[in-house]
Amino acid sequence: MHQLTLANISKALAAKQFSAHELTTHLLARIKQLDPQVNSFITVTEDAALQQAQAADQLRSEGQSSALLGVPLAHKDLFCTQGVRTSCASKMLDNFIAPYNATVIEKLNQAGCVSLGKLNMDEFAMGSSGETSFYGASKNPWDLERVPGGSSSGSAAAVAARLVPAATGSDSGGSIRQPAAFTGLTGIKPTYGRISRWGMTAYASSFDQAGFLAHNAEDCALLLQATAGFDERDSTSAQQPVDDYPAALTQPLQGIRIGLPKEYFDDRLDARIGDAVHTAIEQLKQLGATFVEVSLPSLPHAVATYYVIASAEASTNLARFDGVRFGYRCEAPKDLEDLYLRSRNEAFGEEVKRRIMMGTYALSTGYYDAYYLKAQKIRRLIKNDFTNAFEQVDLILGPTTPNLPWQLGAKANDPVAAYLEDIYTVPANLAGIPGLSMPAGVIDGLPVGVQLQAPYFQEARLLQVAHQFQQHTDWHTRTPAGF
Ligand SMILES: NC(=O)C[C@H](N)C(=O)O
Repeated sequence: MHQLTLANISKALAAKQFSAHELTTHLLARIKQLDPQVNSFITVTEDAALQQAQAADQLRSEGQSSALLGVPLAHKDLFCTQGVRTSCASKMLDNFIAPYNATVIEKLNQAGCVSLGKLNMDEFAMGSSGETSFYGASKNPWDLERVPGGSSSGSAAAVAARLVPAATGSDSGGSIRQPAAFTGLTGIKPTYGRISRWGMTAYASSFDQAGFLAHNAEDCALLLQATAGFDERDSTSAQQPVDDYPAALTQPLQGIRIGLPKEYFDDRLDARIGDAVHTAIEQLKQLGATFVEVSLPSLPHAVATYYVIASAEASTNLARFDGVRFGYRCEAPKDLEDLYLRSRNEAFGEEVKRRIMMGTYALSTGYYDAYYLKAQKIRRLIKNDFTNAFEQVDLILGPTTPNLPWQLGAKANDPVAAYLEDIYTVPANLAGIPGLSMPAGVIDGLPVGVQLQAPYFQEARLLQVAHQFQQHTDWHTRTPAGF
């Protein structure tokens, strides 16, 4: 049962091959048995999951049959879940029980999904390895000594280890696509504003976007269908009509023009990953796609631009954690200032503090023009690069990451080295366009991801190309040994 995709689980539930309760019981047992190896869950909501499963079975027995009814999922621990701890993998929120559901959670609940619990992540989504979590690093099921990527580290590890068929994630600078690439999954980051951010803990508000990690494009399409759309509680959510994503999957690729940004294929890229990307290009050509070279000339500035703006936004967003209103409060404060200082100092991890300091510096008088304002101008140039490229092509393709998953601890003392790993993923967030990573190879036993990027609100295109690719390849069906 744990090897099935979400779409196949849906069919099996409809055909009464097993019940949602049986499936949930099976996955909860796997979590107990195997999660100690990968550390993907922060909280397992066993009783609530079994109740949701029973309720879904009851509805199916009464004739209801919507696609996600009784399908198990788990959620990145930054989505507010009513009555359940929502920690953001921080000591700051270790004791925080959310009083309401995020819109994403609400919509998935309404669709009948069963939630198995909350997943590990980098603290407040700041990281590319999962190692900044207060609850310890998640491990990559393909090699337990390597990182699964981040910040949706637990989402990636849990789905790759077949503990849950799919999971929610969030992506501000690559947090869905990079861990999907590192663990052999398909991960979609929709257009900024496609899915409501309401109830998703804010890190860098002009970048944050919810999305999914699953085994294939079809499963991502089902989840996106259930969650995309305008939400009056998120003023940045888009009014744009929602496409029929599952219907788009079956469209052939004839006539699709795909751009290869020349800046994505330089000596930063591990040549073996470059080879895997070129093999994928050949396969897509056989399916009818044509390829041309395009240019994203501002790419060399993307990482610096992203980290200045994201840290600036983080420094203001995280000001709300003051020891008074949310979460951790230090023991016996002397006065109000001591309460603020010690609560924040004792409860935030090193990377979170680093970003708060970088962001505060970039926003302060005298430095604002040199850093924040300049970064905003470069952000516009990066957006313009994509606009120009999309005048020539329908999609852009390249590697998701420059390197394979690294050894746990290898970049722990070198934050800039970790930031540079985000080179291919941050541009989509800077521009706000959608991106998807799909598995396209295995090197030395480690998965490789290929990234597709599309113009605003063209998630259907991304899913179509990935689905057609997956009809002719089997990288997405591989399972790491031991799981
Ligand atoms: N949150 C993300 O999308 C991950 C990115 N590496 C960051 O630390 O900001």
